[in-house]
Amino acid sequence: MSGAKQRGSQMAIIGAGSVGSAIAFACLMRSVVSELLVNDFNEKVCQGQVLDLQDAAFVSSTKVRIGTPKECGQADIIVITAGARQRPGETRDALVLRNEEILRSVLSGLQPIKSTAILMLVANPVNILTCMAQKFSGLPPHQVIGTGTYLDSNRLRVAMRDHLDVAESAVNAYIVGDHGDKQVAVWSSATVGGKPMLSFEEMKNLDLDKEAEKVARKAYSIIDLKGATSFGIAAVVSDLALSIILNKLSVNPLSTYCERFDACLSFPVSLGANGVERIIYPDMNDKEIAMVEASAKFAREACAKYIS
Ligand SMILES: NC(=O)C1=CN([C@@H]2O[C@H](COP(=O)(O)OP(=O)(O)OC[C@H]3O[C@@H](n4cnc5c(N)ncnc54)[C@H](O)[C@@H]3O)[C@@H](O)[C@H]2O)C=CC1
Ligand SMILES: CC(=O)C(=O)O
Repeated sequence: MSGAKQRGSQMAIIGAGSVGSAIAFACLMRSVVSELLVNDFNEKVCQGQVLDLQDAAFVSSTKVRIGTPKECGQADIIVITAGARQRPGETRDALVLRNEEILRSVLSGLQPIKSTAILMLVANPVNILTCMAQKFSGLPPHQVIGTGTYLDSNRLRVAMRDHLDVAESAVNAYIVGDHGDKQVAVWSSATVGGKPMLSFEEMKNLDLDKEAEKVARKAYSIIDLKGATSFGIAAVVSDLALSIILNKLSVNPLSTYCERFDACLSFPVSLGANGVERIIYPDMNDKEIAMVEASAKFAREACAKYIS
């Protein structure tokens, strides 16, 4: 046996605002890793969040402490929430200028990043920032993901749960493409209990575009009401972290480079200890494909602009 001190799994969260602290709390409650490192360039806020989280750690087997950027770069999972958030009415895309600068500075502080780490982008616009992190982190692209439309897909499932009187886990439906205003609900191949969703009687008179619009607008409604969204994304990240740590290969729509559309977009992927194992494109009709193509064009152009 080598003399090196063994350590368990570590997860680092960069950015300890509303989202970072909610993610830390969710991961703590689910004992996702053995140690959680939290970093924020606002040292006072970071210290406050960590002290508060430590008060909750007695129900968890995870320890939590402040991590320096260099320590965070050596974690097994590195989650980036550092960034500006939307003001009421502001789009996610409008954050790109502010957040690409923050991302560059975060990535440079983390170097050298552990070669087997999984880097998970949460800050918005998440597809564009994932594309940038794939270029600048030094990690192979399959180890750099964004939370993409996992949250939006859950929002759609919750809406359909209430409409069809089934558990949301029975609703096999995806939002794909953009985590933002250009997101696409793939109704054409959605199923519930193995039956095409659109063949349910309750779906016959439903205005699908309106339902999709409600899902796409949900973040705006929450931001109008309380200033930020945090619990949904926290549940999403804790779930993804478990899929990585336990090598579960769970399938969820995440931001990744999609060769079919030549852009970083959100599509169902299987995620395990090595990152993305495979991308699964759900069957889509012509309208859905055209909408994804529009998101791809935007993502391609935005990435090219900020990466050059
Ligand atoms: N992908 C998704 O589904 C979701 C994404 N978001 C995004 O997450 C981001 C964070 O949102 P909130 O937590 O509400 O914002 P927040 O303003 O509460 O927290 C952001 C934190 O990042 C920190 N920060 C900024 N630059 C930093 C740096 N260079 N190094 C370390 N820390 C730094 C700030 O000090 C602040 O504490 C936003 O871009 C927001 O749009 C929010 C919810 C869901
Ligand atoms: C803010 C954001 O991206 C969301 O809640 O979907």
